[in-house]
Amino acid sequence: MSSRPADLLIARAVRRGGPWLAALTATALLGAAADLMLPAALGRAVDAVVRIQARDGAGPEAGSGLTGPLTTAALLVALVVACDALGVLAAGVSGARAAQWLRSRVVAHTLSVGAGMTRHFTAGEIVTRAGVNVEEAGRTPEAVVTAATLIIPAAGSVVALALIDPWLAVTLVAGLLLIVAVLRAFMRRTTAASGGYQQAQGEIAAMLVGALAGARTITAAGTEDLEAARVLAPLPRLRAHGLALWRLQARAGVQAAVVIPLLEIAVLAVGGLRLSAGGLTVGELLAAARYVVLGAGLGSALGYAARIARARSAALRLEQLFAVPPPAYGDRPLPPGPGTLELRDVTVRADGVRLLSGVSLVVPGGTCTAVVGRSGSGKSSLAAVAGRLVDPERGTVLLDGVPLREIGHEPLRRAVGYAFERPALFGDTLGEAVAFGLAARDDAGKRSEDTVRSVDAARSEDAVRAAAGAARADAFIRRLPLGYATPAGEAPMSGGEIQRVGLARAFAQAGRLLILDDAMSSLDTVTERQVGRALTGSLSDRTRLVVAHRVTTAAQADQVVWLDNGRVRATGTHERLWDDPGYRAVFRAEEAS
Ligand SMILES: Nc1ncnc2c1ncn2[C@@H]1O[C@H](COP(=O)(O)OP(=O)(O)OP(=O)(O)O)[C@@H](O)[C@H]1O
Repeated sequence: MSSRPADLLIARAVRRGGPWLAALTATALLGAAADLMLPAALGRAVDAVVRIQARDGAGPEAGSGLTGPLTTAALLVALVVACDALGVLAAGVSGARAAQWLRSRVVAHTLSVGAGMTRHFTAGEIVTRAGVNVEEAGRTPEAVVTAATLIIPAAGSVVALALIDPWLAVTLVAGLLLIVAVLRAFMRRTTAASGGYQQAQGEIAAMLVGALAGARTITAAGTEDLEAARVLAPLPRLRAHGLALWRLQARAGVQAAVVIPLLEIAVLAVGGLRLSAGGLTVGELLAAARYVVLGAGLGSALGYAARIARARSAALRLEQLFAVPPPAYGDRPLPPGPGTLELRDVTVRADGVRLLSGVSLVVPGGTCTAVVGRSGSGKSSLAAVAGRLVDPERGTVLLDGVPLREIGHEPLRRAVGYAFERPALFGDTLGEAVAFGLAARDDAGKRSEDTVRSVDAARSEDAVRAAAGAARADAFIRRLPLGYATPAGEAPMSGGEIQRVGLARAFAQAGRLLILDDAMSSLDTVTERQVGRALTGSLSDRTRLVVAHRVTTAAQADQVVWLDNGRVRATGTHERLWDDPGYRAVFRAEEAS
């Protein structure tokens, strides 16, 4: 990936500093200008002293002749100090604003891409980029502004020396060219080494997140040490990149430490020669000595160059996240309809693997279709493409005749409700977890006048409880001391109870299409039968697509789609398909597993 998008991202982040960036730039410029004027003021004060000594000795008028130059110098010192203090504040605030902007963009983008993002990056990688790398990229404003303003004293010193004596300026320019060459090489190498360091950091975080997800398995297997070694496997690479960074810094530091005093000595030597030849005054030599120190201060840009280099490689890693496009939604509303789902010659591919091949089927509005097939046959892939959690590579999915790609984000997400095998519960309380996703919605997702589910009603406690009742979650939630107000993270729930809350959320949410992807696998058979009755009873006004492993679920459905190796092997009622030994074998395999 070229570093240009990363540089553009940094430029946009830096601009987020707004007035604080302006304040940072103003204080840096003003401070640099005051720094630049200070040697001349001090030089004038020294020349005034020399003049007075030569003419009058230390008489009473000596003080009055010195007042002007000394006052100027004192004011300039005060200005430098004030600029430094305000500069620190402005740098902090503009950096924080840049980081805040970058972080909001990363988080919003990651969530808008959704599950697609985790196909490209692990959770640990994303978290490292949204945390550490955002901070690194956010430190750019101060580094860029301060490094840029170091050019002012350098250029100003050249001009000032040229005014004092052109030979002094020529000597300084030669030294500065050397310093710039050192800085450029340092910046290039540091950017590369920082990228490697950040990559290794991300890998460690990614593996730690993975290990935490399987913490119970690790404890049960007693492989904690082994796992720690696996998580820390990139450590030698991290160390190598870290050492490379320090070596680069040390080498550039040594180069600067040699070049800068040599440059100062060279300018002073030339100045001394010019003084003895009568081409300079003592005050001018003093001013020249100060100017060369100021000009050579460009060497201190090293620290800022390192920061900019780290920020560039961090921004490059953020750009890689932004390069994953979010799904594009259309702007068509959904016309009223019964919720008929149709797949036309749908092929789904992920990471080069074909998950579904030429699948065509129709689920008539208000009916229930069970999707069965052996493990790995493509059931979850079919469930995902049916509600546009993924897009097909080929073919079209339509809801009430409208291709899913053309439907707007809001109407689509209002129309389709999903429940999964391992639901994630969002919201502060169990009540909110069931109502999750309803708050921002209006009632445009209705299917017809007589089945209007106004969101006000859906949002109401009654609707949440009705959904929880259908999912057989209401009773166990109400038994908890705080009932629906129980904090979701603290509720002691079994796998089956969590699934029931997930089902309740889907029931409350689905406007016209309800997709259950293995969402009842942890329910006992009695509870599953009860939820099954709700699916064919109170929820029968919605179209239902149910990934099923149990015979009872398939038997309750209006039709069954039998998948085999990503293709539809047969469609029909459970009774008709049951005659096929291959179909019966699907359930035997499930029971055996
Ligand atoms: N992102 C992916 N990249 C590559 N292969 C994938 C991806 N997602 C799924 N697969 C593979 O595609 C096949 C179908 O997966 P899918 O999850 O749809 O099957 P399934 O019928 O739901 O299985 P199960 O009943 O075990 O949940 C599997 O072989 C799976 O390994």
